Amino acid sequence: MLQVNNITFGYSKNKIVLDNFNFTLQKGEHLCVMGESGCGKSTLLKAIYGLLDLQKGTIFWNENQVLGPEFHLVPGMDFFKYVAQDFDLMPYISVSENIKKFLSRFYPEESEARTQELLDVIEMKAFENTKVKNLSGGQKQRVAIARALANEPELILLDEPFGQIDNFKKNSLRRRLFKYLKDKNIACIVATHDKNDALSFADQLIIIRNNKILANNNPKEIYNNPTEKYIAALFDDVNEIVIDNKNHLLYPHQIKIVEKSDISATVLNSYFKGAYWLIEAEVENQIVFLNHFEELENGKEINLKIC
Ligand SMILES: Nc1ncnc2c1ncn2[C@@H]1O[C@H](COP(=O)(O)OP(=O)(O)OP(=O)(O)O)[C@@H](O)[C@H]1O
Repeated sequence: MLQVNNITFGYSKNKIVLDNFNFTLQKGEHLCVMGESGCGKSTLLKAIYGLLDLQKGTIFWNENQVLGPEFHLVPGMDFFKYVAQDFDLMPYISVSENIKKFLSRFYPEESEARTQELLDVIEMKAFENTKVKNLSGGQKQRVAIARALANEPELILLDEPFGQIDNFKKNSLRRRLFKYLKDKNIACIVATHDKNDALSFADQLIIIRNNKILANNNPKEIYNNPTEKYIAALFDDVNEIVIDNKNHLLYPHQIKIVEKSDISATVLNSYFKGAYWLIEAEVENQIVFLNHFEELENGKEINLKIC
């Protein structure tokens, strides 16, 4: 189990980035960390991996304390793997050689089988003999993930793991990778801007704002009951509106157009979203966004219902 006990860290004394963070993660569980750019997601991953000397607090993996560079010649903990945003691969050797570097040379058959297994997880079999310097950013990102898994870690830390990968590949890679980690009971912490990493694959979600943990719960609970606009806005467009003196925090799919209701609105714009249209409308001098199956004419009067 990972125990993060009241840790505080800043790159300088008067600018705290992680303010009194406190949480646990069980073996094999997946945690997503979300929050606006610069809120401290990468810094949290670095602290957990042992790349930073904390100002306060402790981090434990079972009975082992994670200690920072002050205590280690080579920073980083053996039982963790960390895939940073800059990958750190060896450019002049092939994809499979990059993975094999982390496997034992004394068992070449096992090493080859494991490399093939990981090439399959990252869907890079066709590139096994390609030099890393000739890969795209997204392909390098996938090799970095495979390399981190070569020597099975107990916990893998992934910083924006699919940030450079196109949507088509991203979805299938995400499914393969998270299933692989679950099958092998490898715990995982993902820093991400992508709600899909959290909603479909995480057991636990932490939201950071202003250097503090704002929410820590299962993703469904956080999505369904956002306590503030900052949280809801990480998942979708969000409406914060007052109707009949009552405050509402609503996702666009929670507002429907009906024949008759007490809430009348005027259409301002329709945005094509593929499977639906996002309608921008005005209600009592407030702007609302709602999902609808067809485009509407600007200026059209509509009636709304909150679901
Ligand atoms: N090496 C560093 N030295 C000084 N300040 C840093 C350093 N790395 C990050 N920071 C600062 O710490 C804060 C948190 O940065 P961090 O990279 O952890 O944010 P993040 O949430 O991962 O952002 P993003 O989503 O944009 O990747 C930012 O204000 C950043 O400028």
